[in-house]
Amino acid sequence: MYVKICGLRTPADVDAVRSAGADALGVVLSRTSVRAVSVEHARSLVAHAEASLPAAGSHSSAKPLTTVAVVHDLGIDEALAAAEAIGVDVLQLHGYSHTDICRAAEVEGLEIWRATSAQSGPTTVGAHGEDALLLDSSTPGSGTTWDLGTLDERPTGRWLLAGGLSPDTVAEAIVAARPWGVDVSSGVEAVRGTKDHGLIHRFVEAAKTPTP
Ligand SMILES: O=C(O)c1ccccc1NCC(=O)[C@H](O)[C@H](O)COP(=O)(O)O
Repeated sequence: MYVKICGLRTPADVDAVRSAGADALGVVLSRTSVRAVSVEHARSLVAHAEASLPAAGSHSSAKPLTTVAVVHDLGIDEALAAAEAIGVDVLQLHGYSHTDICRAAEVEGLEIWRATSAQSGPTTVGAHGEDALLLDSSTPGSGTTWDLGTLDERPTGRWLLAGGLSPDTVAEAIVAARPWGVDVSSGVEAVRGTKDHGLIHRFVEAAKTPTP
């Protein structure tokens, strides 16, 4: 199971995500988010993620973390410029138009993840040319759960389940939804906006433990 931990703000958060064995980290550029970081700060976190990899030839099993910039209230040009300046692998777009997503998808060397809710849709992977789909609650980053039963059809392919997941609920959610990956923010925070490293470890372990 592919696991993304979103809303990181410190180098120690990056270290916790890596040591827990997650696959991807997210930095939030939204102006209104409690987890918002500047482009410069996001760049330093991504640089830290890259620098903390073991040297080539070492016997460590640490793997590169996929880095994701999350945007929802920047214009598409600003979002693309930020992704390039930070040097992320993925741009995660919340609430962008079909036209904006198609445009972003044409940028070489940058993956696009389209975030949407069951109500907003479309819930098919690649419907707007994106590389992956993130199905979330209608209030991203709020820790709100949503009912899988509201989906007309469960997506197939590269799609991530998000919205109110926690170390205690993620295994059951995986069994119910059978996503390609999971994404969490609030559920690995003891204080809103501040990551709890113990909860990150518990979440990754629960998500990656094989389920029947
Ligand atoms: O995290 C935020 O504050 C945020 C703000 C605006 C747009 C997106 C945001 N987060 C996107 C994510 O990828 C979250 O991890 C995802 O929405 C799940 O959040 P949560 O329900 O808190 O686990």
